Amino acid sequence: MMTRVKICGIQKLKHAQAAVQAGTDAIGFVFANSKRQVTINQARRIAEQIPSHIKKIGVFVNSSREELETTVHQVGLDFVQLHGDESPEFCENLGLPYIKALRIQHESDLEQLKYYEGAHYFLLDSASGPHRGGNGTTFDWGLLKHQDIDRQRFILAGGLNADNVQEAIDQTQPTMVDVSSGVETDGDKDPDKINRFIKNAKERLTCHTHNRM
Ligand SMILES: O=C(O)c1ccccc1N[C@@H]1O[C@H](COP(=O)(O)O)[C@@H](O)[C@H]1O
Repeated sequence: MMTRVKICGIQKLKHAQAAVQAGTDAIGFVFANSKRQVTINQARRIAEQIPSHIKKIGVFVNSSREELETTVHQVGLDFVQLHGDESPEFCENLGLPYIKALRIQHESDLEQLKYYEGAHYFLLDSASGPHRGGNGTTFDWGLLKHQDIDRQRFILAGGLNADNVQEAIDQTQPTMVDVSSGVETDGDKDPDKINRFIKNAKERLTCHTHNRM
């Protein structure tokens, strides 16, 4: 089936609409401290104008359970994407569908996966860069080559763009690819880059027979 796409760091309705028009499967709002941060009201105003089959995902770093619950309910999020030091117990006790982001630098970093068995998806991102995500840096995809990874739950992120996304999919076989920096120009989302990214990603098939999202 076709690889799914998430366009993350959406701050303007016109960019969400451009992503939907280009065929995105999901959009992401960053609630964590970031140059892409949105308020609950901003995100809700965008989310309510986007078709319900497009998944709305909120990105957080070490937020409290109360903050996560409030944001999910007020914006109408389908998933929370957790980029901080949230423990497996914290994630499980949330009672919310969650995506756990893990930062990958060495093969041993993949051992964390076994602690997040309850995750709807796990997102593998680069560990380099000053922030907990959205750094525009890749990690060594070769680290995943001989790993027994549940590809139906695997989202690839970190430094993806229209020029490297096909190679990234071919090497790692994710169910979804997630991009933020790689579809921006001068710090703002760029509809042409969004289009190219989605077109290129969707030209690549993955071997999965079904998808959980
Ligand atoms: O995008 C951000 O600003 C951000 C801030 C804090 C945590 C995660 C963030 N974004 C996520 O980071 C990865 C990689 O992004 P990039 O394509 O390398 O810029 C992606 O999952 C974003 O959703």
